[in-house]
Amino acid sequence: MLRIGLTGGIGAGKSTVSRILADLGAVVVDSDLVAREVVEPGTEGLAALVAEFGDSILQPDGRLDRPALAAVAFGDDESRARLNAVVHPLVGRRTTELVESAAADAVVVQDIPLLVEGRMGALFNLVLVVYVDAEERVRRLVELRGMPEHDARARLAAQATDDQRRAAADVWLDNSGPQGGLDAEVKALWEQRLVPFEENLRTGAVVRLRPVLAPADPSWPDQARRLIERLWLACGAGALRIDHVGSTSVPGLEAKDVIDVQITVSSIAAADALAGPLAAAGFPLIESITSDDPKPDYAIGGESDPALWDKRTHGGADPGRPVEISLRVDGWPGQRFALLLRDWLRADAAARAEFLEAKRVAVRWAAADADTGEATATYAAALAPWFDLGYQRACEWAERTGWSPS
Ligand SMILES: CC(C)(COP(=O)(O)OP(=O)(O)OC[C@H]1O[C@@H](n2cnc3c(N)ncnc32)[C@H](O)[C@@H]1O)[C@@H](O)C(=O)NCCC(=O)NCCS
Ligand SMILES: Nc1ncnc2c1ncn2[C@@H]1O[C@H](COP(=O)(O)OP(=O)(O)OP(=O)(O)O)[C@@H](O)[C@H]1O
Repeated sequence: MLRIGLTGGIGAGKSTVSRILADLGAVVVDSDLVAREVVEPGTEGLAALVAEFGDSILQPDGRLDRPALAAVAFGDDESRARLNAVVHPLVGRRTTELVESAAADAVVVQDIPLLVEGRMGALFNLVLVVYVDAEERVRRLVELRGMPEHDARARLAAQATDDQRRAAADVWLDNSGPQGGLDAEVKALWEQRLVPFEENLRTGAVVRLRPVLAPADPSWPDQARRLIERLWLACGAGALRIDHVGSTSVPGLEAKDVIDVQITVSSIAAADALAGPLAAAGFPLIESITSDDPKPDYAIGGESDPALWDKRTHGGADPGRPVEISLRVDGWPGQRFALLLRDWLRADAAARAEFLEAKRVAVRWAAADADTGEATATYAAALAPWFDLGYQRACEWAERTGWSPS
């Protein structure tokens, strides 16, 4: 099951997007609908609301008077916090039931207005944010939905900012254009990313890219941050630290569009214990290097004891975000080198330029290979001499500057 979080400010077009996705075959769980269901007459939820806010939030027929409760809830932060404390746990419980009842191969889209406010992004394989400028949202709510302007503005003020939503977005859907303007984009997202992502997740397949350099993308660190939040959730106390490493962690450096992350663990056994949880989160094991196995030359680097280079490598199931996740043991040379190389390259412009040149040559070598796996091996082998030398130079730099992993 692939779990997608869909969010956006009030009136941005979440229902519009979730309708398109439902038509394409997604199972949609709408938090606003669930929030209504859990306060139907006769529910524990409605009784709890009355206990909290009194009878004045009921209509004469005993149903919830929504405008009356809205006036209280959007009037001040404290009342809204009390409302949320009653309703959100009930919404969470019912949502879990609905999600668990979906088929194993479903793409489940959870429409959650308060996903960012509730810091829920890492619970999902992917977060989609629908965006429309706040003033345009107010206009749509007032003109198309007949919502009083003061109510629309009060709700806007009770929600996250666009910048906070942008930081949480894996996919940003701009709904500023005309009605129907997102249909083609959402359909392409479904066909090219969500459907293959679900299949990869279910079958344990990973996404591989041929070695090609992409211009530096300033959003790489943000993408890495979201990936790392998901990895923390999967690893829990099994990880000691999780860091963005590799070329995409060095600002301004052209790189393969693959986010490298290092998970530091206490032992190789601890790395192996994480194989299951990582695979379930969409990051299956792709390679184990252990001291008993013959090692490819490029894994040995400048270190004399090959056992110290043991690692586990995991890939990612998301066709829209290739990743490489290395699990290494705390304090072993390979673990330290990943952090050291990043910090040295960040600090030394000449080393960065040399490294880029070595990568360009490696890409040219790899271009002759037809198969992606073969091309990746050629690329790594072509870069190995640079890494051997780089290891020594980075160690000298570490000694000179008193570097230690921050
Ligand atoms: C206050 C209530 C009774 C008002 O009902 P009303 O029918 O007018 O609005 P509805 O529930 O359809 O919500 C419409 C939109 O208001 C915004 N909104 C609703 N509740 C909240 C909240 N607690 N904080 C911020 N925005 C909210 C969301 O953008 C939502 O999509 C109702 O919104 C409610 O019970 N809210 C608490 C539950 C909740 O947080 N729901 C949001 C997702 S779980
Ligand atoms: N591209 C668009 N152009 C103009 N109006 C639109 C567009 N997309 C959606 N709308 C209209 O804007 C309003 C809000 O859209 P929608 O109901 O999809 O938003 P929402 O994010 O689900 O809202 P809520 O936060 O209340 O759940 C609706 O009246 C909808 O018909």
